[in-house]
Amino acid sequence: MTGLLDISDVEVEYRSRGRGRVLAVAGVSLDVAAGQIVGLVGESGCGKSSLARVAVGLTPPSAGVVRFAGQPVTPLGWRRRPDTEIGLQMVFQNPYASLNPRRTIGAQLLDGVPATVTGAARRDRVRELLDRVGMPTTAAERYPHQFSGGQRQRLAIARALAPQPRMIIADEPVTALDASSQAQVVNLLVGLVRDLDMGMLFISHDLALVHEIADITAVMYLGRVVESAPTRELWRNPRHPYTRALIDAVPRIGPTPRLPATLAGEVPDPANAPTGCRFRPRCPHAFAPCGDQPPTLDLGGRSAACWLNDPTAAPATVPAN
Ligand SMILES: Nc1ncnc2c1ncn2[C@@H]1O[C@H](COP(=O)(O)OP(=O)(O)OP(=O)(O)O)[C@@H](O)[C@H]1O
Repeated sequence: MTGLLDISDVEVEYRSRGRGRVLAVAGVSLDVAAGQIVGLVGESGCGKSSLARVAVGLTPPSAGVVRFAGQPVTPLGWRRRPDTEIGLQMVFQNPYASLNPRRTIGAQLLDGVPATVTGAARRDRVRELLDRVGMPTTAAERYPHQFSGGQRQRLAIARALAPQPRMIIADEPVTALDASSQAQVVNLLVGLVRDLDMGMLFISHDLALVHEIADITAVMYLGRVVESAPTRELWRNPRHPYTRALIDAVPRIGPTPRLPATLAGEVPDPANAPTGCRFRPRCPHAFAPCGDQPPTLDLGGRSAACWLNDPTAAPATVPAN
């Protein structure tokens, strides 16, 4: 697979009056290849949106580098290029983040069509885009407020596809939708990404949904990726207690139904992050080394930042994950 997005040691720091220095993303590395869907999951406040904004070039990282197709992604660099030349597009939770309420859908889709497409072919491209997202051609004459939430998200996806991107970053694209629209929009997005052989970074707090669609799952906790693995592996054999807690929080139906277990406590404020392992205060297995140093463990092909996976550190009394 060809590498597309390469996020390397990225930090995002905010300075806020009440909270001081907030390290929302504390050194994250993540790759997405063409034809690959990477799911990024974690509870609210883990830093997913901050990372997405840096990845797409909306804000600069405080440290680290993001490369897209080998080129550094910088907000300035992006600004110098027309939107239609940018191969990395974003789909937001709120479709109004990419759709202007005052302009017709057709005009907005036309804006995204590359300048190399000229004359009548531009209008044809708009019709094609609407067709791709399952909307009628007549939608071009209408305004965003004339559509339902699910339809608006389809139109936002059409706008993202207009420049023929090689990759989509979707940040909680279905969280604001009702259950039936959620399934339709996810199926649409995944179908398009697969058909067009794009890469996608799909950000969600919903591990069950990510399990359905992602090739690779990366789990984020308090500014760090704590586990990353091929999705089936991660689901079958989680190696970090936070991943396990997220999986246990998913209700199971079928032959062995199970009630969801709630993960106690909340994500701490990144302005006051715990020392050592950031999950320690909520972890049922925390032991001596967890307070000293952040674990960074590569398990060969997958990674899980937990001292329990280090045979030289883990106490014999603690069950391995
Ligand atoms: N502009 C900002 N100034 C100060 N702190 C911020 C700012 N934006 C985000 N944060 C803080 O950074 C942390 C991560 O926020 P972020 O929105 O990236 O997380 P998230 O995982 O996407 O959560 P959610 O799904 O709720 O958006 C939070 O503690 C948040 O309060």
